[in-house]
Amino acid sequence: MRKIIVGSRRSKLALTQTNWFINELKAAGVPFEFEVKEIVTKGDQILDVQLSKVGGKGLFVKEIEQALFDKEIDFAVHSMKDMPAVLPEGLVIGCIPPREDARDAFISKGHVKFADLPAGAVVGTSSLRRSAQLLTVRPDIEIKWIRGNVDTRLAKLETDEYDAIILAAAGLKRLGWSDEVVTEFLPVEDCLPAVAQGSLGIECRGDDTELLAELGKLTDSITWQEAHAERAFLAAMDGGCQVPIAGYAKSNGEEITITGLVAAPDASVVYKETVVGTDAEAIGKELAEILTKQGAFELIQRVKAEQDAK
Ligand SMILES: NCc1[nH]cc(CCC(=O)O)c1CC(=O)O
Repeated sequence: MRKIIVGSRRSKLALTQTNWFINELKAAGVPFEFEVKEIVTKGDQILDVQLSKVGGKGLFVKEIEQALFDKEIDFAVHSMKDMPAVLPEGLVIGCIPPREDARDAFISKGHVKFADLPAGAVVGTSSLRRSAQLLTVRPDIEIKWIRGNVDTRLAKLETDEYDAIILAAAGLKRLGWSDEVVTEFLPVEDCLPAVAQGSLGIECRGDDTELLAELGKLTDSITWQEAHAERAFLAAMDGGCQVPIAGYAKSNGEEITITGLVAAPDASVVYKETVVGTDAEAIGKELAEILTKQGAFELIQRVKAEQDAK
């Protein structure tokens, strides 16, 4: 029986997701054995700097992709929102399992709702996308950068530094945190999720047909459509994590509705549009074209240039 080596980042979330997926494969009766190999990525080593300042696409995936090319590993389970919009030649997404909750979770001291936060309340996030959208609704709050994995951030909320934090619901749920830690799940209308948030992407070599045949069986077609629409949008906008950009698609199996958002970091400008269609790639691109015409692409280039100059 072929032994499949599965590459994973070392974080608790990465290992949990990796083991979850391996168990799904086992439950589906695939004819392989599995071994997990931990890989340390650049993103894991940079803990004290704001990610948007580090820049560079795929901070969490580069070393893993090299290990795939070198055949040290056979596949890797990524949070799809951490994956660059375009994969290197030779690697493919061999499976997209069913999506977890795509929303952002708001967690505050004493479970004070977001709308009820007092002026000047400090909200911890390291995401420009989240901060720009929160500031749109509540320009009177203060955003303070926070880094570290889910457990670290929840621990930081206990200190005096923060009144609330925002985390992806998917990460919390996969790690087994009960909904009780969450004060409220922010509706996608108020805080549009990151492209592919809540989705996993299984990356492998494009020529590993034996593995691809098995992985493909676990793909969820609805999630596949949503992820492809969102990623087509991101690719066309030339986004990345230096700029507030969000994209969220919902498919009913036939029709896909996608909403995209591009904003200035201080939320002084916000572009947001919705497109409906049946072809995932096409509507992602169409959405990008509409926002580009309004000035969103220019805004992205300007914000990136400003970030790079810092
Ligand atoms: N940015 C890091 C990251 N990458 C994926 C998740 C959570 C799981 C997911 O969105 O699929 C997180 C944590 C977070 O944003 O709170």
